[in-house]
Formats: sequence, structure tokens, C-alpha cells
Amino acid sequence: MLRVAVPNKGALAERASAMLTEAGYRQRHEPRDLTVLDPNNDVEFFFLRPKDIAIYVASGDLDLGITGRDLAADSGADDNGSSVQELLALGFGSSTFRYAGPRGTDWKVSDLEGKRLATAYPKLVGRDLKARGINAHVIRLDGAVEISIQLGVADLIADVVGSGRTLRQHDLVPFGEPICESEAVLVHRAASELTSAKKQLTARLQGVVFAQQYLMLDYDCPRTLLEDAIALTPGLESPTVAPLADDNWVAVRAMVSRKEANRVMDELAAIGAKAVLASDIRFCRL
Ligand SMILES: Nc1ncnc2c1ncn2[C@@H]1O[C@H](COP(=O)(O)OP(=O)(O)OP(=O)(O)O)[C@@H](O)[C@H]1O
Ligand SMILES: O=P(O)(O)OC[C@H]1O[C@H](OP(=O)(O)OP(=O)(O)O)[C@H](O)[C@@H]1O
Ligand SMILES: [Mg+2]
Repeated sequence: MLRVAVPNKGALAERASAMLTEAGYRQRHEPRDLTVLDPNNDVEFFFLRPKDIAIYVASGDLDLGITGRDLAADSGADDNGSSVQELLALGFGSSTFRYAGPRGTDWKVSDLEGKRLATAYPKLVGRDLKARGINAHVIRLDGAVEISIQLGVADLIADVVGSGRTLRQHDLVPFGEPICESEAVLVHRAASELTSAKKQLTARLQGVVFAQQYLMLDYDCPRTLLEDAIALTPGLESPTVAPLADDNWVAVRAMVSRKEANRVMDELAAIGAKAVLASDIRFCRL
């Protein structure tokens, strides 16, 4: 039986469970449950603290886990060899991990030298400082890191930035390049075997990720404009082109990226395509 770790609370929990449900897996109905058995798919899910997930997966006690890329990078390993490896980016829970300091100073990364730096991700930060050859005094906190400067514990911080609202509320500004561009990821133990059971769950999640990132576009197009229309909607392999009762027209069907959909629909309408319809894809195998 495949054993899979899922965040039990926090920023990633709800979307991770929703994505597994969409991929056909059984998820918990009671938010305090710590395990759910899905005998139809031969999978057992374990609902764990997001910070602990990479530890269980890196040790090999669990086969797969959904966690944040930043959390996976902070999960210890790397220095001693037992780490996790990313199998799939899941397209939600996007954030950056950044240094920040009090507003009013034009901070540079070199200013970290000799400073007290608070973070809940000490290994990720320690590696970045080491790579830059900077000596700072890293203070490990569990959360609410943004408040540590005004409480006098630290001079600067390194923390997760989503909307940037928490930094602004505490009069902090980010500086330097992001240490990590994070999102939710599916991981397994580094260098472990990619078994067929792992591959199947990965493929099912991949189907949901693709379905959320793409739309199906259908439209009618004068035959004379088909070449221009195909250039706008090349699809993944090649678009489906079907004849219409009127020989001068064809129907075209192609997948387009959701981000591009409105631009592509405008351009199709501008070149003379008609009845341009966009529809959701629930899940798919590509
Ligand atoms: N505001 C946010 N926007 C986007 N992603 C976020 C945000 N806060 C956290 N994350 C992401 O969620 C993941 C885990 O953070 P989360 O806050 O859920 O866990 P935690 O800090 O261990 O738990 P808790 O906050 O309950 O102590 C990380 O990958 C992080 O990048
Ligand atoms: O840029 P924003 O959208 O404001 O989000 C960033 C904040 O969200 C997370 O905090 P969380 O709520 O998880 O609390 P924590 O610091 O105790 O983990 C993160 O640690 C930041 O503090
Ligand atoms: Mg948090």
C-alpha cells in the first residue's frame, strides 16, 4: 500500500486535499482525522504538520508527500545525504522566501554580515548565507517571525512572503533576490525507486494540474483563415480540425493555457473566427 503525507493545516492543506479528491482519492471528512484509508486505490493518507512532511518522506517511512518547496529545502537532509526529490509542481501555494528589514534603509544582502537574523527556516537560510560567505547569527523561531525585530530579538528576518501584507503591516521591506520561489510540490525520497504506484499517483495529480492550467477552446473558422488560426492555437500536439456542413468553414478544437486564453480569444475574433467557446477541463492524461 502506498503511504502518502498531506498537510493537516496551514496554507497548503485545503488545496492539497481538494487536488487529491479531484484526482479520485478519498480524503478526510473530519478535519481532526490523522489518517484516511483509500482501499480502492490502495493508498493510505497521513495528515501531518507541513514542516514534518519532508522528514517522514526523507526517512523513507512514507512514500510520497505534498509540501512546500521551501519546506522541502529546509528539511534537513542535503548536508547528510538523505533528502527529498521533487516529482511534480502542483501550481498552488505560491510564495517567495526573502530577507527583509525595517523600512527606511536601502538594505543589501551584504548588510546581513554580523547581524541577528530571525527565521523559521534555519537550514534553508544557513545554506544561502554559507553560499554567499556571510556570517550572521541565525535565530530560529517557529512562526510570526515578522514581529521579532520590533520585539528586539533580531535585526533582520528571512520569511515566507505571499501577498506581502504581513511585511507591510510590520513596516518591513524585502531585499535581495528571493532565496526560494516556492509552491506546493509532490516529493519522494531522493534516489528512491519510482515505483508504479508512485508513478500512478503522480500521473493522476499531473492530470489535475494540467486540467487547471489549460482550457479547451472551440471555434468556427473560414477555411481561408485556418493557417492563421492554427498559428494562434497550435494545441499540444496539433489542433483537431473538423469539416462543417458549409464547405467554406471548419471547426477547430485545441487546448490553450488559461493565462493566454483571453488574449488568444480576442485575436481569434479579430481574424474572423466565430463562436469562440472556452470550456473547463476537469482532469486529463496527456
Ligand atoms: N501567505 C502565504 N501565501 C502562500 N504560501 C504560503 C503562505 N504562508 C505559507 N505558505 C506556504 O505554505 C507552506 C507551509 O506554511 P504553513 O504556514 O502552512 O505551515 P507552518 O508555518 O509550518 O504551520 P503553521 O503556520 O500552522 O505553524 C510553505 O511552503 C509556505 O511557502
Ligand atoms: O505575505 P503574506 O500574504 O502576508 O503572507 C506571509 C505570511 O504568511 C505566513 O504566516 P502564517 O500565517 O503561516 O503564520 P506563521 O508565521 O506563524 O507560520 C508566513 O509565515 C508569513 O508570515
Ligand atoms: Mg506558517
